[in-house]
Amino acid sequence: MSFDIDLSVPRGRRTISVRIAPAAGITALFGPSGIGKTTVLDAVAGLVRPTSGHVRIGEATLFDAAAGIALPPEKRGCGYVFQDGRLFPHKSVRNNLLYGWNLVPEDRRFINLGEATEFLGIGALLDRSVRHLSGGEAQRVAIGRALLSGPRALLMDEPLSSLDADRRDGILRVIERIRDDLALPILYVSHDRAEVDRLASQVVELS
Ligand SMILES: Nc1ncnc2c1ncn2[C@@H]1O[C@H](COP(=O)(O)OP(=O)(O)OP(=O)(O)O)[C@@H](O)[C@H]1O
Repeated sequence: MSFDIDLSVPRGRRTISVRIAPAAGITALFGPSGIGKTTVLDAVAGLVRPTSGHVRIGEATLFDAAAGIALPPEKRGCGYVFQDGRLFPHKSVRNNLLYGWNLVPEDRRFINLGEATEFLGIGALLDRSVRHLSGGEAQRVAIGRALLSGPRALLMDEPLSSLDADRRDGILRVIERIRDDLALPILYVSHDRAEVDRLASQVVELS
């Protein structure tokens, strides 16, 4: 499964356009601040509406302007991982992880709570409040919450940018395992060339 994207989104006075051809593994969206990388992720997730084009993941059409298709965000199956985690602050780690799991139909789930916590090394954190997690722990929980929602694909918006060098490497290894062991397509936003070169099989440069 992979992304097949061709879209244009108006933003202020500009129009952000991108074409992403299907490719296995991780596709990186690369470019300077303000160029429109997050806007593209938001359009794939269904949070902003393109004026033209299409968004497909494998056989599934999430958006097709010509055919009048625009699935709502909750039907798109996109696990979104933000720069700053954006965990639910009033819920425990366990309840953050189970949020999407409880909402998604059973046949879409491919990993359970025990498998996800082992995969991410966060089993000891389950009963903690997310308010007291380190940046690296919070990002692992955010990735776990996304995986447990049974996504078709992950959208990752600079998931390493708020972490120090040691923590970055740990999360990079997690992302590599999602790519290699779970074979989930990932659209990965970064403005760090070394990160992109390490992770991505396709780099799409926005300009
Ligand atoms: N809600 C909005 N309405 C109008 N313009 C917006 C909105 N959100 C962002 N923009 C503008 O759209 C452009 C693209 O923003 P976007 O956040 O997608 O860029 P980015 O490449 O992800 O930047 P960064 O690397 O700094 O996160 C910017 O010029 C921004 O100011």
